[in-house]
Amino acid sequence: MSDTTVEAAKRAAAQQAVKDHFDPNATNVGIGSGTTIVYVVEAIKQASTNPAIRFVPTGYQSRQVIVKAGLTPIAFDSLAEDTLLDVAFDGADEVDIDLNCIKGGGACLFQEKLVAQRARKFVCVADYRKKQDRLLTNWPTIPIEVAPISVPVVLRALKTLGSTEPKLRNTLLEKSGPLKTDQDFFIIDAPFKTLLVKEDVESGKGKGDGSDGTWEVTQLSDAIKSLTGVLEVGIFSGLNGPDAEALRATDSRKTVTSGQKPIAVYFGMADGSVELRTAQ
Ligand SMILES: O=C(CO)[C@H](O)[C@H](O)COP(=O)(O)O
Repeated sequence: MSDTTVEAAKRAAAQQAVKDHFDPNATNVGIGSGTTIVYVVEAIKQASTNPAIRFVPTGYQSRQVIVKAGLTPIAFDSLAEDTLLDVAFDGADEVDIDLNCIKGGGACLFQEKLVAQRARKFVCVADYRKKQDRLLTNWPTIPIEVAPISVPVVLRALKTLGSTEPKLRNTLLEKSGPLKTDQDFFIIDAPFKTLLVKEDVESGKGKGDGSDGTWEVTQLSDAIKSLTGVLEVGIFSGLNGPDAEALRATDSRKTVTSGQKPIAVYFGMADGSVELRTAQ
């Protein structure tokens, strides 16, 4: 497919997502990172009627997109403690049938997770290449943000978890060394076998806890997150937003933890249509 097909797909998905989920009177909106989000900002700019609207970026690139569009950025940590974002939009590197996502292709996963969890609703926008049944089908690796000093121990631990060749991500100009995130941390890209969804574990396709070489999405995310030196994992899984709030309210055993899954993902397709996946 040509570049123009992919760009047209991103724009179509962004326009539909904004039409469905952006309230023109919104006050605080989260803006993710990457190339697709540019089309979301373009559509929001056309739709917004609130001159006081503020946009919370997920990193340097995201902030530049907001500023270039003539909109007003506000730092995540200047939001009042009890203020939620009306909505947050972001791209994704891959999305599975349960709406679990891989993110971090642009190395912004930590702030993207903060913003996704702070939103009343988190909506993803992507082109058809990202739409898969299982994670690690087309996208090859899990991005992981780590403290620079911890790189050797995290690489070793990832191999123990079953990642064959985890690698430190370099800048495009290899001789400039490792890529630094907005937190001045490094990114490790870790390949694993294609991940299972919960239903696969229930139907016996694999244990999903790594013991038989298979990993279920959230179990792998938790295992990586528990490694010393890891700031954040580029797996967005688990209930988020009002669904999670409603469940937590009735969950006396407190087993419903806070996740980061989007409530909806809009895929721009190669034929110009837009496909929607929503939380079941
Ligand atoms: O997670 C991200 C950055 O960390 C991006 O949202 C993801 O890489 C998708 O980017 P694009 O819209 O350019 O395909």
